[in-house]
Amino acid sequence: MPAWLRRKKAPAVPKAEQPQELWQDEEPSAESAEEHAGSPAQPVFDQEPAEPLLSVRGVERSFDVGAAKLRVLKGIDLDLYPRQLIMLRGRSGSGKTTLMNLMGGLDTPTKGTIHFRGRPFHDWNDDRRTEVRRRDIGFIFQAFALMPLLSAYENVELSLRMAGLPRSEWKARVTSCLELVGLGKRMHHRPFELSGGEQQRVAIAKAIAHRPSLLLADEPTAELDSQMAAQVMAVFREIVARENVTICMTTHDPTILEVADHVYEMVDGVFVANR
Ligand SMILES: Nc1ncnc2c1ncn2[C@@H]1O[C@H](COP(=O)(O)OP(=O)(O)OP(=O)(O)O)[C@@H](O)[C@H]1O
Repeated sequence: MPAWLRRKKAPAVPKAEQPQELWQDEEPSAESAEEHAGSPAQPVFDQEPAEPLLSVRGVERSFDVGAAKLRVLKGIDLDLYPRQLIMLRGRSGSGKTTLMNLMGGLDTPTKGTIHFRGRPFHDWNDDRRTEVRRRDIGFIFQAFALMPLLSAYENVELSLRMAGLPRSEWKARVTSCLELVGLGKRMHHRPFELSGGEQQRVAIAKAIAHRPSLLLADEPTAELDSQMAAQVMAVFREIVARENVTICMTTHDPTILEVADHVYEMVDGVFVANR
């Protein structure tokens, strides 16, 4: 684990400590950093506010499999606060994705409550949850989910279009997001012209473009080699520091756990430890 990648208070990855090769051909620009640091749209919390961003209480989720009931989550409690990087760790089948789907409002629990910024996701219908999701939650998946015929720029722009942001804001926001993930010079490349790590960074830019307060990432480094995974984790720390986002991600990779503010270990649908 390189020293520059270890967990720190914001800014978690100080520029001076980042090795030059972090971005193979470029670094996020100084202007971009200043723009992010000074923007009134990105308030900075000096202390953890009392109210969690997301609160999960006594959550259970079962699925009907033929005549049987499969109990996947068996009583989960979890609070996510603003500006945290949280990891869920556990073996395949332990229930991580099932929990992420519930946190992102893609599914509802069989039992228990989920409040996202005070809104009762467990009670709301899909339309209401979708509306909140569209505005305030971003998703990143293992496979990068980019449109293959669109450039990096157009892929990020598409997410702003879908989020309903005014057209006049698109160019500045797309550019600053791609610079933030170190792809300012590759904006007009299409996915097949980018490496796996670069494609994942486009997916990150796309997921944060509409300024969500929660970013959910399911195994975002699973398809990447260790150097690319480290780049993605550095981008995550940078985003938490600059964009006022909480990131919750699942992983199998023990080498990246030190980057997290908290790690929750899941075994068979319950948390067995956290640090
Ligand atoms: N819709 C569903 N219907 C039936 N079973 C399901 C459904 N969704 C998940 N499961 C089951 O729930 C269990 C947990 O799945 P989940 O995808 O949450 O695990 P995971 O920890 O994310 O695993 P992985 O690391 O492999 O992605 C698995 O046994 C899975 O087959």
